[in-house]
This record gives sequence, structure tokens and C-alpha cells, in this order.
Amino acid sequence: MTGVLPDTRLRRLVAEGAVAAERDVDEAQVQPASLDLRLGRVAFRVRASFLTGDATVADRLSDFEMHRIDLTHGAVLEKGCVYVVPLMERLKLPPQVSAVANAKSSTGRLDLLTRCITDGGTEFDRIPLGYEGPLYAEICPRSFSVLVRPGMRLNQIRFREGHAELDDVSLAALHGRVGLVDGEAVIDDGLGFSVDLRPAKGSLVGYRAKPHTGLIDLDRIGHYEPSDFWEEVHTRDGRIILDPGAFYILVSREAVTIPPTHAAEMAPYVAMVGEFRVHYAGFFDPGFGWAEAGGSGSRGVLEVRCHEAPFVLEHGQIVGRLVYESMAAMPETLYGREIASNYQGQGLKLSKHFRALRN
Ligand SMILES: Nc1ccn([C@H]2C[C@H](O)[C@@H](COP(=O)(O)OP(=O)(O)OP(=O)(O)O)O2)c(=O)n1
Repeated sequence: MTGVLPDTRLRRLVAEGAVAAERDVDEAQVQPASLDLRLGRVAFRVRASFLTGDATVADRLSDFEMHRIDLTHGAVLEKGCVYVVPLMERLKLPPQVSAVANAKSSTGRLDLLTRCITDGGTEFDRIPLGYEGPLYAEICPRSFSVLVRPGMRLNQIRFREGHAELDDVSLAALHGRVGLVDGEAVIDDGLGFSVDLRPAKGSLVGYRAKPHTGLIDLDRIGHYEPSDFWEEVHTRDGRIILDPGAFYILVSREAVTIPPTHAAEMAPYVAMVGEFRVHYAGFFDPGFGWAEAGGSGSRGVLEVRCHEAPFVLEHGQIVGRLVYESMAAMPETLYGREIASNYQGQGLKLSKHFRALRN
């Protein structure tokens, strides 16, 4: 059966030792179509980000390590620095299974660039068929310094067998059956995603990270005051100008649906990659936005960073696309009501570490 492996198969991968860990895998790590990965006990501060090519991460660390930080009692990862953290999980994948990792949504919303690296890896986050070896997270806090501890879950991994991606014809057919977006679907190499700069009420369209803020302890949920870390972005004319280097949280104009038979990943919109980057966290779970799982009206959160020159972003401009994949089987549990999900039914929403916003 080809497709993305659901929760039931993830438990089996763990039971069979294809995913092993120095501390038993916790049931809370198992998501509908992905497994959360946990930070180990040490972080290496490195000079620069790297891929391993034909070497191992351990070999590369001996070249690039500046110092080592014990995370046991909590430690700060500083804004602007690059760290490599061995993860608790390691893989011994069956030959027909490959994997892809991604930052969790809460990690992306904090502008913590987090990518997975492997021994012999030539790409971030892509793990080849049958990979056997350790996993590492490369973490670069871009806007805020963060306090981390062993066991924290900053990124996640999806496993798949065979080719599961929907081409545009199959995507259009799926949209015809279940309605993947409200309004007109723009289908061109995935489902186009546009930005909402004309809110139904008021003029608040997003948030921009403040410089020189305090520290965020990633275990503190609903704790921080948004205004200590974020400036509100308002507009009444359906456009904003992005400042190069600044980080914004915006929201999609479309409410999106991921039916239980599918999973999706947010990908950049090719025409715009030179101007801005729109996703740091890209996995969308089966059941996200699905009415039966309490998800009607769920929008996608856009994490936007503009590159070289100030750029005018207009309401309805396409900024990203959702690439849909078939599940190998339906998950037992969907994103939303049945598990403690933070972003089902969301509109414009900061990460779960902040107090609720008036929306
Ligand atoms: N750029 C993104 C990426 C994801 N999501 C949505 C779709 C996902 O199904 C949901 C949850 O994503 P994660 O599992 O990555 O997030 P967390 O684990 O941080 O949240 P939760 O605690 O709710 O599982 O957030 C989003 O709105 N915008």
C-alpha cells in the first residue's frame, strides 16, 4: 500500500525497531500522520549550518563544534546562533520506507529554523529509503532566544512508502469530492494558498517579531504576553510592505481542509522564492480543517520572512501551495478534537506559548 504512514503504522515501526530511542517513545509523540522527535541531552554550538555529504554528522561536528551545552537542567539557545542537537530517536528503516522531517507548527511560529540532518545526507529534512542511523536537529533561533530541555519536541517526521503525491488532476478531483478550500481553488502544482490582508473585522492582519525581546521557555503554554514579543500589523487598504529581514505571522485567506484520507505539506510558491520565504513549518495533518473533527474554517498560518528588498504584499496574492499526499491507510485519530490540538479551527494565531489574542 503506497502513501504516508498513519498512526497505527507508526506504532508498528516503533514496535519493530525501525524507530528506536534511548528513552521509550511516548504515545503523545504519535500524531495522525507523523511522529514527533525529541531533543537529546546535549547541544553543539557550531560555526555554521552544514550538510554531511559522504561523512557522518559526528565527523562534521569535530570540524565545526565551538562548544557543547548540557541541556539536562535547561539551557538557552541564543538568537542568531546555530546549534546541532542529537535527537533521542534513531532509524533503521525498511528498504521501501523513506521519511521527511519538518519543524512543528509551534516551532515555525517562533521563527526557530529547525531542520533535520542525517549521516551522509545531501538535503535537509529528506531521509532516503532504508536509512539506518542517528537523527540530529539543526536549530537556529532567528527572532527569539529560547530555553530548551531534553525531550522537547521541536520537529516531526513523516514516513512514506512509494509515491504518494497527488498530481493536479487527482487534486482537482479530490477538491470536487470534498471541497479542499472555500471559494475558488487555484490548482497549479498543488493547491495555491493566498494571504488575507482584508480581515472581516477590524484592521489587524498579522504580527511582526520585535527585536531585543526576552527569552521564551518552550514548556510555558499560554504564558507570554503577545505585546512583549510582537508588534501588531494593521492595514485598511489590503496591502502591507514587508521589511527585509523582519519576521511576520500572517494568515491564509482560504480556509483549508485536509480529509482523513490525505496529508499535506506547505511548499513555497516558486515565482516568489526570490522575494520571501513563507514556510518554516509545513505539515498539515489529516483532519485539519475537517468539519467532522471540529475544524471548519481553519486557516493556514503563514510564517513570512522577506529577503533582499522591501516587498509589497497584496490581499489575495498567492504565497505558497499545499502539496497533498495520500495516506497509506486512514489514521485512527484525526487532528482536532480527539487529540489535544492547538490549531484546529484557527484564524490568525501566534504559537501556543502566547496568551490568546483578540481576533
Ligand atoms: N504553517 C502551518 C503549518 C501547520 N499548520 C497547522 C496544520 C497542522 O495540522 C497543525 C498542527 O501542526 P503541528 O503538528 O506541526 O503543530 P504543533 O504540534 O505545534 O501543534 P499541536 O500541538 O496542535 O499538534 O497546524 C498551520 O496552520 N500553518
